[in-house]
Amino acid sequence: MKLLKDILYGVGLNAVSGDTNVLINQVHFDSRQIGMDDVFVAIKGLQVDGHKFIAKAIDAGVKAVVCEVMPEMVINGITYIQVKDSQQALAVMAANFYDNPSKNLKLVGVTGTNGKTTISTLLYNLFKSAGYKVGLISTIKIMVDDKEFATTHTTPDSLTINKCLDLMSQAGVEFCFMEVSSHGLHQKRAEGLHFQGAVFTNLSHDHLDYHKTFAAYRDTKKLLFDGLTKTAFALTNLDDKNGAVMLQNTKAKKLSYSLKSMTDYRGQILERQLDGQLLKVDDNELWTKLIGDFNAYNILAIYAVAIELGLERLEVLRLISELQTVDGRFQYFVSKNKITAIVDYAHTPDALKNVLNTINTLRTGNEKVITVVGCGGDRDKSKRPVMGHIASEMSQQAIFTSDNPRTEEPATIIQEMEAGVEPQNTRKVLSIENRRQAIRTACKLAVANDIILVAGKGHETYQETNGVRTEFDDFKELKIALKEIEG
Ligand SMILES: CC(=O)N[C@H]1[C@@H](OP(=O)(O)OP(=O)(O)OC[C@H]2O[C@@H](n3ccc(=O)[nH]c3=O)[C@H](O)[C@@H]2O)O[C@H](CO)[C@@H](O)[C@@H]1O[C@H](C)C(=O)N[C@@H](C)C(=O)N[C@H](CCC(=O)O)C(=O)O
Ligand SMILES: Nc1ncnc2c1ncn2[C@@H]1O[C@H](COP(=O)(O)OP(=O)(O)OP(=O)(O)O)[C@@H](O)[C@H]1O
Ligand SMILES: N[C@H](CCC[C@H](N)C(=O)O)C(=O)O
Ligand SMILES: [Mg+2]
Repeated sequence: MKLLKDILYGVGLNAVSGDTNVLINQVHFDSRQIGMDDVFVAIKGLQVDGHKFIAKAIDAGVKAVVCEVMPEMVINGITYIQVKDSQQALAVMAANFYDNPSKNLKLVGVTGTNGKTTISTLLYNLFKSAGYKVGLISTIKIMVDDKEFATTHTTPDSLTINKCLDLMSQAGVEFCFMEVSSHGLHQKRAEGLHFQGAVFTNLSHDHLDYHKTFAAYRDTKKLLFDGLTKTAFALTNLDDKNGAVMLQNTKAKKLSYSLKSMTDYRGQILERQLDGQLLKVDDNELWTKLIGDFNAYNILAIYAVAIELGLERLEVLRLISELQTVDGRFQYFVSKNKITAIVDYAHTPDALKNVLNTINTLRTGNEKVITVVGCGGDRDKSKRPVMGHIASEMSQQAIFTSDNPRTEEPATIIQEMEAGVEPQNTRKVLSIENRRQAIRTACKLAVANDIILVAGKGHETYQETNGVRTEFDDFKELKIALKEIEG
């Protein structure tokens, strides 16, 4: 239990009706989870207005309500707090409620269109193997040192973030690596957190359904850097054309990494193979199992963060060379029939292009690249023709299929992907709605030395249709289908 006035510390209050000197059990923003003596924060959402549920929350026993619009009738004994921005208020209240846990550990946020999970997860693994207690908040999972928790978002709501940071703090965690998505920043899920550092990976086409313009998307990412204090570090990828923009208004120590120009952290690719690549980082050579130019960037970012957080250079290089790939990120195996099967979470045009580029640079002869790919439903529609174009242009065979249709018609999504295929590439495209059938067809079409890329779902273990998630795992499907062919 905590006093409401302490929970509200630092929240800009427009108006107060009632007593703030009351004990509160828990902070909530969802009337379906509310209990006795809680405070309910009403948020205007995209689907519904949380203010509609104030009466329901009061019926359920809340002591206080935080809202942007005061109800016409106030009830005696209930405290009403009017704020300008409920999402922001929620984030500050969440941090206060859990005693600002982000101050008890070194928190590093990673933002950008692609690479957040890879960098955060690898940093978690690296610091674990260096012997530290570490936390992770990522698309795949939340880790409180060795304890794993399931997650629903890349960047969870501010209450969940602070609750997890509190658990980490209690467990003696020293470092936490966290993905900070553009939705998370826009919805102020990470507001009020004390970041020791922030990393920008890259910016390319995604989520324009939500942010509307590319400039708005970029400026949202930049908020992470704008909010840093001068004791933090701000690390950016200078080879991305928006990299320098991120550092424009930050008070933090400005740092950059690049494969192309002289920067604080500079790398070079010396050798590329299917099972790894040789990099030059500073003046040292470094072998990594992670392949692709995009992973060379990820490795440089990891190296820079580890050094900025106080680890010793040579030790960092040694630990990086031992890092394994992240689930669903260029995860591959070679079948008995010598077919290489790759699963990758590429679900943006840029990621798909990068992965196919990497595969194409590794081709040694006439082997076919067969790409199985779909686009998510209820997500940015404008990326569909672009991804259709890339898959058909950069592979010898493309199979368009479903990837979490959600509430949309799978056939319509596929048609939108087909619209991006150039006339000369149409003969290379097959459309098979059922993802299992699509993967099986790819396996049947493959012969020795061919490469199958199944893109878009990576680590996901489900296919979501109309709110129902059915078990589905690209990697397992490939294993089964290729085994069947082996006979
Ligand atoms: C588009 C988006 O981000 N939506 C998020 C948003 O939902 P919303 O605005 O639709 O909320 P709403 O349903 O209108 O409800 C408004 C308010 O009323 C409350 N409510 C609602 C119903 C009720 O009975 N009682 C009640 O109190 C809700 O709890 C909420 O506070 O606020 C919700 C609560 O925090 C989020 O769960 C929800 O994430 C949805 C599920 C989602 O799919 N988000 C994705 C797009 C997302 O955030 N993705 C990024 C990663 C993107 C990337 O790859 O870069 C992420 O960080 O995960
Ligand atoms: N630094 C990078 N630059 C470009 N593409 C990358 C980079 N790192 C990974 N990728 C590609 O993007 C895909 C997604 O990578 P990852 O999961 O690390 O990104 P993310 O930013 O966490 O994505 P999400 O927005 O879904 O959380 C990978 O499977 C790979 O194809
Ligand atoms: N974080 C991304 C993941 C997309 C993964 C893809 N498999 C899909 O379902 O569209 C999103 O929620 O937009
Ligand atoms: Mg992620």
